[in-house]
Amino acid sequence: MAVYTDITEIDLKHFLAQYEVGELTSYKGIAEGVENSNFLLHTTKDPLILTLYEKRVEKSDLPFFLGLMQHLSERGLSCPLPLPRRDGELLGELSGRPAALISFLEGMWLRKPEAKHCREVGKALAGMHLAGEGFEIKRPNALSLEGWKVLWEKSVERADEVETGLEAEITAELAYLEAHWPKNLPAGVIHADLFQDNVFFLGDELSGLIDFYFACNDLLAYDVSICLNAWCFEKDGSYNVTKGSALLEGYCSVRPLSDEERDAMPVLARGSALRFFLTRLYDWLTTPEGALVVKKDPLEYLRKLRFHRQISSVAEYAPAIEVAP
Ligand SMILES: Nc1ncnc2c1ncn2[C@@H]1O[C@H](COP(=O)(O)OP(=O)(O)O)[C@@H](O)[C@H]1O
Ligand SMILES: N[C@@H](CCOP(=O)(O)O)C(=O)O
Repeated sequence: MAVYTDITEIDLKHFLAQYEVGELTSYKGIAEGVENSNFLLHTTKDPLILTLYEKRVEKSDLPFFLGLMQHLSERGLSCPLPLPRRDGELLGELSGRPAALISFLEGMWLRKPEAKHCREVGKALAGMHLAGEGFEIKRPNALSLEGWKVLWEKSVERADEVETGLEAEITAELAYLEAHWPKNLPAGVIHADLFQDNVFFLGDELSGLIDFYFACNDLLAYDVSICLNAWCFEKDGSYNVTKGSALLEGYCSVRPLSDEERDAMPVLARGSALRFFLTRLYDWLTTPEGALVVKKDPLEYLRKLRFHRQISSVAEYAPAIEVAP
């Protein structure tokens, strides 16, 4: 359960008094997520999400995240909206943490997505990339090559505790990615964490995207590679080519990938697998026993990374997708 900071009813009522949200009737911590503390609030008006921003979220980045949700929503993307206080501010403070109230998005995340859902995710991701155009605030990706090196430096000494030989393997991988990372692909605002728990469905219909707290400016195709990693592998670690094809076709039906973006997909997928391996490894090694959060398995992403190393063309992710001759 991701509740790092607890709140008292008195403090919460005091906080809510700054908003036009009705009277609090109940609240509870949300037993999902790993980054921030989230609470579901019921009031005499609409249900709400209260988020207290924690460890990886820099306060100076919050105008980007909250402004982005407004920008995307204004452009027709279904996503939660931050609620303004009576004084117009989107951000307040509760229990010593920066805190915001966010509108409640209806829907559920899918525990067992099928290819048809992957297609919808591809379309929604492309829709988000187009809707992100024109967003004025910039936020470089703190979890790209330089950020990976920093995370690795913090974990490297204990890496072989997790698996023998990991130190040499990941050090070599970072060097490879640094030498081969694409530089001139189309860039824009990316979600950067569009995992299953961040996409809501009502039945088979995608109802919206949540959790924009890793969003940043980076290569659009890198975001696609994150979704390939997050949506197109089975629990046994095998890649599902039907899901991969559906995801890429869905994406391309809204925003076609250029030949250069398609060619870069294997290296981008290696990078995104490494990114999630590194944050999970760091959390695995540093989260105290007994913390109210379910730690995620870094080795899942090590296996994905090894899979992508064997891939030489986007056609291996999606055979039917056209590749430049
Ligand atoms: N706007 C929202 N509407 C409905 N549920 C939400 C909303 N935001 C968060 N949640 C719920 O809280 C959980 C954790 O939110 P998330 O933003 O993924 O947390 P974290 O940033 O800590 O990973 C989600 O899986 C979902 O159940
Ligand atoms: N998706 C990341 C962890 C971030 O979790 P989220 O709850 O913010 O989506 C991972 O799986 O490692």
